[in-house]
Amino acid sequence: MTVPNVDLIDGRAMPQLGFGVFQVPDDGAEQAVTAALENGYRSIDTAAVYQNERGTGRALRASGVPREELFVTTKLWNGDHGRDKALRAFDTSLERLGLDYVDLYLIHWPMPQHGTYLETWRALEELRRDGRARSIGVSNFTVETLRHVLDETDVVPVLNQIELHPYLQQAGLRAFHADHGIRTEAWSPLGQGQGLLDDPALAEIGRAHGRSPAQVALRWSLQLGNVVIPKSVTPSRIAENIDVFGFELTADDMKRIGELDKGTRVGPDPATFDAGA
Ligand SMILES: NC(=O)C1=CN([C@@H]2O[C@H](COP(=O)(O)OP(=O)(O)OC[C@H]3O[C@@H](n4cnc5c(N)ncnc54)[C@H](OP(=O)(O)O)[C@@H]3O)[C@@H](O)[C@H]2O)C=CC1
Ligand SMILES: O=C(O)C(=O)[C@@H](O)[C@H](O)C(=O)CO
Repeated sequence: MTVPNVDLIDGRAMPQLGFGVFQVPDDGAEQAVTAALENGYRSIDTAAVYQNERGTGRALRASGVPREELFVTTKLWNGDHGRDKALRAFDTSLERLGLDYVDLYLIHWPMPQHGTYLETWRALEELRRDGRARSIGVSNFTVETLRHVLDETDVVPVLNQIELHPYLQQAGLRAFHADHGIRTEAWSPLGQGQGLLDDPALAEIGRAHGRSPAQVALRWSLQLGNVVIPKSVTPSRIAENIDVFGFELTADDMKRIGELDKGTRVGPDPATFDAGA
């Protein structure tokens, strides 16, 4: 299975579908990432706070996949805002991963209450200049916090990784990203496997295409142009979730899924989230 790349505003590119490892213990991450790589995933999304950068790194290094074919993302946690802490946190992540560089480094949450994310962003600009973070981006930024970065700093984030699935479609933020050349990356694209995958509309559309509700949810997001990073530790689902490039949802399917938006989150609200600072 080969995943197409999408272009990024900094001239680089990344796979449109990757593999997430939130809530996977370190040893489990080694197994899951190994299975993902065997199934054709090349983009892996971890974070310092997931406490599985070591296991992820072990799997990447043991896989035999050439480094230049991999796309590795990790993220700066909330207690590491500010220039010096950010640079140290990055070094620690790189050491845990056992890599010389990451393909993408993200600020995990803006935590606007603390007023430090611009300073942190400028530290990421330094990491990009010295080549150890090939691309830099953000996660859980709102229009307001993104606008601040665009107005006050030099480098446009290549993407904003946000909660996005059929029950939380984020039309306003997606439009803002599109206006500024920022990619939208969808976290919890399966709604964390909770109620969303029991939705009768996703099941019915899936039946028409011979696909599962999870495949329909991923396909919908891909057809909107998003990057998606589904997580699974189940081998059959790891294979199922990457098998989403051989069918196309119709305009009617897309419209029907568009009507499922409830604005409901499975994760925290970025405007108020303050954990770990
Ligand atoms: N930047 C941020 O703040 C955040 C980033 N993320 C990133 O996004 C990734 C994905 O989001 P995540 O929250 O993990 O949730 P997902 O939406 O990817 O859902 C994962 C859940 O769905 C189940 N599942 C996976 N595939 C299928 C399938 N085909 N059929 C039925 N159930 C399935 C999994 O079970 P099982 O594993 O048991 O198979 C798991 O319980 C994370 O792993 C992380 O990398 C996530 C949250 C926040
Ligand atoms: O998974 C992530 O990347 C997150 O930041 C969140 O899950 C967050 O840590 C959270 O949900 C805490 O309750």
